[in-house]
Amino acid sequence: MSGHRLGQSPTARPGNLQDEIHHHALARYASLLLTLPSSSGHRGERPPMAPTVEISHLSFTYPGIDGRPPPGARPLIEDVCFSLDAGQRCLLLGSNGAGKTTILKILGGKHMVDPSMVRVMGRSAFHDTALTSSGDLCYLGGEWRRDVAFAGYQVNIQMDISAEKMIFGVAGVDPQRRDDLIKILDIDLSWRMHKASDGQRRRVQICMGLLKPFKVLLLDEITVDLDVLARSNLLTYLKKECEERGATIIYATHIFDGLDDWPTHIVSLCTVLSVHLLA
Ligand SMILES: Nc1ncnc2c1ncn2[C@@H]1O[C@H](COP(=O)(O)OP(=O)(O)OP(=O)(O)O)[C@@H](O)[C@H]1O
Repeated sequence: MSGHRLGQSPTARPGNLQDEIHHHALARYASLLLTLPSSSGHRGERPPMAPTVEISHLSFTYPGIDGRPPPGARPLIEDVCFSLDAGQRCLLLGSNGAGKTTILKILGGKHMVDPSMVRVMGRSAFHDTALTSSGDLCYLGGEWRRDVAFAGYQVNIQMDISAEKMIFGVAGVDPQRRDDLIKILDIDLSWRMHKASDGQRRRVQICMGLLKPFKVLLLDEITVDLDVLARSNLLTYLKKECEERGATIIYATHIFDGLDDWPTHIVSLCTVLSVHLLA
């Protein structure tokens, strides 16, 4: 990861309970992760020269009703810079409203910014939709209660349809990868989606999102409904994807259990403090 300056969240104030929790989490990782070997990444090899994710002096303000930033509005994200290479796994931390989802959505091509500020595999995800439609860039999160977004398609995940139909309905998938994911996520293919629990539905969503071997994965707090075992299996699987295939993952979360040896990098949006690991 290269140098980074992170914008101060408008919601981050001294004494704020969320920030205190966040600082505890950072302290925990700072002491723990700095002891990790510096070669962590793509099978211990040096990562390729070009970063897979590059954020360079990113500033962003949500537009008002006229489509322009309200006059005088302070940017939600201000002059953020960081980059990640193949094989790296980054935790994106910050209190509620700090801008984690916004950054992931910008990276995922859902909000337009100047292409020079955000590059994924050297391309602008907003302008180059082939990045997401090919499955190379995958965003998982957000509106899962309504839809599963997969390779450009939106599928309603609360219809009266079986998990099997949903998962096997995705064409061009490696059957071994599909079987592995079904096993890791402990999915019962006979589940009917309109009757499934939140956690069961979430497993199907994650499975569908991971069917194609992504190169960059953006996870927006998607493990929140999973039980401890499913979450642990998933995190192990994702770590392997980075180590064996050189995938890059950015994972925004408030849940730190089981993450002790997972990330190679941490980005904190809560305060100007940031932790730079294993670069
Ligand atoms: N479409 C939008 N238009 C205007 N403001 C928005 C929009 N989406 C989010 N915001 C605002 O941007 C700020 C950051 O939101 P964001 O969802 O990125 O935070 P977050 O760090 O992911 O929070 P959380 O931890 O609660 O998920 C919030 O104040 C939110 O109200």
